[in-house]
Amino acid sequence: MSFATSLRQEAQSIFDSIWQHPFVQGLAKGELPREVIIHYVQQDTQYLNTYCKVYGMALAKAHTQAQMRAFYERIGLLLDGELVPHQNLCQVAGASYEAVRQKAAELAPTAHHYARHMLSVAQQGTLGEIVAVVLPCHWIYVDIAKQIVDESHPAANHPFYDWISFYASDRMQAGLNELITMLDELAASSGELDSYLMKSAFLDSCRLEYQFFDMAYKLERWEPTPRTLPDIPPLPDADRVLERRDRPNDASLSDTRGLSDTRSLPALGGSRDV
Ligand SMILES: Cc1ncc(CO)c(N)n1
Repeated sequence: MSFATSLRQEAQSIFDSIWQHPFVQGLAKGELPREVIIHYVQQDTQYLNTYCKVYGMALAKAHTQAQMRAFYERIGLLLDGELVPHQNLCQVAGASYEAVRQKAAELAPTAHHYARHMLSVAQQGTLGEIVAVVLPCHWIYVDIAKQIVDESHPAANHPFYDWISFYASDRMQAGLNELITMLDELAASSGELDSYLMKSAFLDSCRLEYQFFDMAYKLERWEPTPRTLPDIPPLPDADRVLERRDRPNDASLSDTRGLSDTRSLPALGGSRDV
């Protein structure tokens, strides 16, 4: 059995729990409360920035040009911040993506933990550990999207159709296969301790992926003293990214509904057929 397959087997119960988590079931059914979506996107935007930097650190430790190219391509995708899924989520929540990403939000405890976990492995670990720490992120989302497709064959009117199509796409599957192959190659030339550290990094990321969905669903924030951040000016590049895609009209750009901390908003999506 390949190293990646053995890690995947060891993580099976975590993958199962993620699939059963109400956030993921909400994605599958097309029903998620809007404040949950917005909390998720605010946290995930920052998560993806860190994730992108971790690939940059992997690039610095690459052994071959093929590895450098793989990391470089992933960084390219990430610099658009996985725009399509985030825009899809915001559109369902009735909020503008630009407003959500520009609203300063403190990293919630779990997102903070996950970011520090990846950064410390990236700084202190081997290339194999870095590939192991980023792999669950990719693997879990592709798995969720494919499972939704297999179980319910969502039609184009599914509220999260773009999210599902993005992660179930051949491009994401190809990126996943590339990472898995890389991990197996690196494991083949690793000693017992190195393999153990790779496994630890992988399993901790899997657990944190579960916690990340849970953080969004429970609107997790620091207690007892969440910090209120000053509004920061827009990222200079955010506009350019949006201009390259379908830019929302001005009315929706000024729509910041859902950015307040209200827990009583209704769920979205209702009982639309999948
Ligand atoms: C927390 C998290 N894990 C994985 C992905 C998929 O890239 C994401 N966008 N966010």
